[in-house]
Amino acid sequence: MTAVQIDGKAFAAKLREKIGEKAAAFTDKTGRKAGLAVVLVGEDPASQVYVRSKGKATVAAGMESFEYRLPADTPQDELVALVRKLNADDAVDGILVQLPLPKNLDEKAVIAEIDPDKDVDGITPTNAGRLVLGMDALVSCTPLGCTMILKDMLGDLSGMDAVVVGRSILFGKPMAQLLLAENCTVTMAHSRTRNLPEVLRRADIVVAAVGVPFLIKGDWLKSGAIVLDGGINRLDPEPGEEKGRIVGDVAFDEAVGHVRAITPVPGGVGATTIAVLLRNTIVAAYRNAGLGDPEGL
Ligand SMILES: Nc1nc(=O)c2c([nH]1)NC[C@@H]1CN(c3ccc(C(=O)N[C@@H](CCC(=O)O)C(=O)O)cc3)C=[N+]21
Repeated sequence: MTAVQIDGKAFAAKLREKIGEKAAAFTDKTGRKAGLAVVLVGEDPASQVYVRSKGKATVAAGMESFEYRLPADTPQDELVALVRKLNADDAVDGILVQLPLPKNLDEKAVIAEIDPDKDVDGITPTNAGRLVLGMDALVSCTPLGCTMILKDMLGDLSGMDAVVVGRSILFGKPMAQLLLAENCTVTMAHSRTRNLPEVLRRADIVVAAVGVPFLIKGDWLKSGAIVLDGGINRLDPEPGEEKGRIVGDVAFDEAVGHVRAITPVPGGVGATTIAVLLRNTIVAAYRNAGLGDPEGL
């Protein structure tokens, strides 16, 4: 059996169409465009991949994009002052501070400054709490995109065995909560997990984001598993390449032969992240303007 390759780009294109309609309706109702502010400090490689395409997609959806690129040695108080300015700015509906921040900055303290109702990454303590408690939360984009893909493909996820590999605040933790809310039996695996192959072999759903290229081998996955690969790893350049290839956490070529479905990298879950970010921005904009939730997103 050869797996279905889940097309993240096509999924994102469908979502972006709906978002474009909601963004236009928002402008009609309020007389302004929904706005997304992105803050990038320093030069993390995964973040560079992200920023490249994000500004363009925001404008294409009929929203406004505000970009702040700060040097790696930006002092804490300067970054906090910027976040507070964006919190107070009525043209800004969503704020995204790219992670990880350079080591000299206190990441948790910066995150805690973001207005939870503009926190389109769902990383503030308030949104993390809302998610766990089953309240209306803004939720991290890649896990939300993964959940949308799974529900689109499978409908009901009740009772399925899901293994999440990685426990980051942007991916693993919210991913596990979302799967739990969909009634999966969730196992969280991470760098200290003993015998990862054995843990993975029982999984109907595998979701990975650990940042280790090809960590998960094909024969660790049961045939029939659905595999969502959130890894974004840049390999060293091969001779003749200028930049190394971007690859995931799963040994795709091995896995594709016997799982039921798998997302490629690139073109898989990463390709949905930006569309979900725009979705979160529009949701935040509607809620904060007192318009309620936009329907159908
Ligand atoms: N606060 C915060 N939130 C994030 O969501 C966040 C972050 N920080 N820091 C960096 C990582 C990385 N990330 C990506 C999102 C989309 C693509 C993406 O568009 N990928 C496409 C294109 C890849 C390419 O251009 O080769 C794909 O996978 O097909 C990549 C990477 C979000 N991140």
